[in-house]
Amino acid sequence: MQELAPSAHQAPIARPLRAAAPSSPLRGTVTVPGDKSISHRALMFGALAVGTTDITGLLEGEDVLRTAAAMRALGATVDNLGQGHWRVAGRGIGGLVEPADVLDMGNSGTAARLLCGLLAGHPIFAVMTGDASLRKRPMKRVTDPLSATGARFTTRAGGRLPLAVEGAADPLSLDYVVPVPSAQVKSACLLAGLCARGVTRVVEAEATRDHTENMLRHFGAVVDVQVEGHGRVIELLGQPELFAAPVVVPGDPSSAAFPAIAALLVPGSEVTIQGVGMNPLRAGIFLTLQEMGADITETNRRIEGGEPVADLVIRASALRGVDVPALRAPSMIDEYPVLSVAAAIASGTTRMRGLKELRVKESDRLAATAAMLVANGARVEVDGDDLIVHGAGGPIEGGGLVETHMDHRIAMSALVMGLASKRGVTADDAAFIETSFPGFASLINGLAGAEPIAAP
Ligand SMILES: O=C(O)C1=C[C@@H](OP(=O)(O)O)[C@@H](O)[C@H](O)C1
Ligand SMILES: C=C(OP(=O)(O)O)C(=O)O
Repeated sequence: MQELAPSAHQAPIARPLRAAAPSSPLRGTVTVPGDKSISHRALMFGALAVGTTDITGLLEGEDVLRTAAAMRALGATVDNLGQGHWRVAGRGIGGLVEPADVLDMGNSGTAARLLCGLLAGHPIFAVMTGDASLRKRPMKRVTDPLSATGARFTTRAGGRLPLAVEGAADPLSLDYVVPVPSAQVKSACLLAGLCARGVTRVVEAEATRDHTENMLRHFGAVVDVQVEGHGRVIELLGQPELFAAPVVVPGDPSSAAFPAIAALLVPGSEVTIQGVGMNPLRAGIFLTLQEMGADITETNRRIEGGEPVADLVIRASALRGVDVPALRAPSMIDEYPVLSVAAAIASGTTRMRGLKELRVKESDRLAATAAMLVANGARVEVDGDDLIVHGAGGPIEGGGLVETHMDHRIAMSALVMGLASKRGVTADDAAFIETSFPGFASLINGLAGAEPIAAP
């Protein structure tokens, strides 16, 4: 497995990248790396199952490699058999062992929060940390509900990492109404529920990505999901036997959004992205782009590994501003930075509503996105939790230096914007792109048949 440096000791050397303009048209057929959410979960469920789980298409980005390392530290055998092909020999529910050292979750909120759920249900002591970005992010949203299992969490002030957990020997099941739309919080409660006796009930007012529920079923757990209004009531029967099951990871729709929007914005482009996950609780970005007038055709829709998948054909399009309702936010929560780039080049105004959760991502993405656009000549307002972008109706000026704040999605958004600007855009640090989309720059450069993205 790739050697991961401890986050706290990562060399503070920024790796700036610049996207030069104008880019030649993007043309060709590509695949994007595996879905990050599904990849984390596949490794965790593999570690909890009895038997050997084969995973294909796993995202080999730093975030997921942190989860792989944590599963090893907790006693699972995790082997990399080839590109994207991993094998996990699990320990069974309740079988994780006490880690000998601190668990370092790097830049990954998903890894840290889901792991809190796993640890809560095991009678072991563990300490968890992360990089400077993750150590700023709120953990109380999981430690509060998980404490009701009997697990004891101690965190740094403000509920931040590092944290220590003493898991419960006989965890109680939870009945919890998730107060924020968060698949991470929901999943942490369900993972703890695997170790508890009786039924764990989790209620969400707004439906969020359901990969945990789908994978629980895939591994043999009994899960009941009822639709209630815009939300869901999920009930999991505790202490099931999870049986190893092969996982085929689809292409990540959140990653696909970057080459897709680049193709829409660079004149003359036509790109096919094969095998993109189209789970309806993830696909809000494509619906929104189509509402903006994007020429995106879905072909070859199929089910792969229990998830809907399609090939997307994307042609450069003149986009117009739209109103994106708050209710759609959970289905495209990670795509707002790059959607705002499309909005800045569209004609008319785009209002993106209800983006409070963007403030607690790898960076404050509401502030970082607005600053990215302003630095490159776009007109933007933040009104409460809404982001309003007044489109230029053509390429924006560019020429700016974007502060990426250890946030991969800000870095990739800045580079996409550069391709479609008049003067190009520089991202101050592109190193964090490795967390979710290894090979991003070479994929875009391959489509361009040139090197618009390069070190400045
Ligand atoms: O469960 C997951 O895999 C994720 C849930 C979302 O976070 P929240 O649960 O904080 O909304 C999302 O932003 C993140 O990239 C991945
Ligand atoms: C928010 C993200 O991830 P995480 O919460 O896992 O750090 C993301 O990938 O955009």
